[in-house]
Amino acid sequence: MKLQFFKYQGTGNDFVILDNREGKFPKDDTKLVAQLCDRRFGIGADGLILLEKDDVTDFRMVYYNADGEEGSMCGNGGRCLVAFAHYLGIVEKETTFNAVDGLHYAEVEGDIVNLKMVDVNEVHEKSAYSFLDTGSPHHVQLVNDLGHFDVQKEGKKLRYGLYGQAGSNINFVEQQDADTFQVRTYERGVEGETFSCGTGVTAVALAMYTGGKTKANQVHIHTLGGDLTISFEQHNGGYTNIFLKGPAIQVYKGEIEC
Ligand SMILES: N[C@@H](CCC[C@H](N)C(=O)O)C(=O)O
Repeated sequence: MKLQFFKYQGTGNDFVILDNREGKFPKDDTKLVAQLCDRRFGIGADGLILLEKDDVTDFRMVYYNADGEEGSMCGNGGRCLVAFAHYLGIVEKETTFNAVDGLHYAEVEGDIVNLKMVDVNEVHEKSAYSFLDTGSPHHVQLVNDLGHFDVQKEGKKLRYGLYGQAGSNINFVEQQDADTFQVRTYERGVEGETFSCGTGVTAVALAMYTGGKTKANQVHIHTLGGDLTISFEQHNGGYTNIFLKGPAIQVYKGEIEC
């Protein structure tokens, strides 16, 4: 079988994207998805995304982690899929699409995609960390000297040790100034550090606001792969109108025999 694919990246979180509006992709083939995402034996990516037809909205997003299993929401992947839908001419400046966690509105301006995330009703605060779900589960923990921190070792330990087989994504954070944070993320399903995680940096912004580390409702995050901005409104302990904004870029397109 020959597959036409597109490669996108959003702040270095990279994805194989396929136009599956005809429904021909073998969606249950976990091995195939993992092989396409493999950096040595395939195209190489943190995840694979299908763009599919949807009855109600402009399109449907189906997201797989690099291990080949269907994942929960991917914020950077969602932004990249909006850029792809724009490239295909399915959407112009605004869109609403369906994803595993519900409907998402987004705006496109050049290479920048501003994606509305699901509302967040609770942030669980523990003494050493916070836990919240921004479409995907996220552990958020402040550390010193993030540049030299062993994200792979400590992330893996927490992902399995604290959250069991279901696991969580693990974000390590260092504050830079009143409204700016640096973040490095260990991603469940990739089982390693990625250059950026959209639902992760969203979780960090909300956790830092909840914990009083910032008073800003527009938070800037530096990741290994670039910068993202999160804006939100707080109402009675919950968060609404949460937007994740940053670049979403087509890297190349190609064809693969599989
Ligand atoms: N990279 C993603 C998060 C993807 C979901 C995750 N790995 C999971 O299934 O837990 C993002 O940008 O949000």
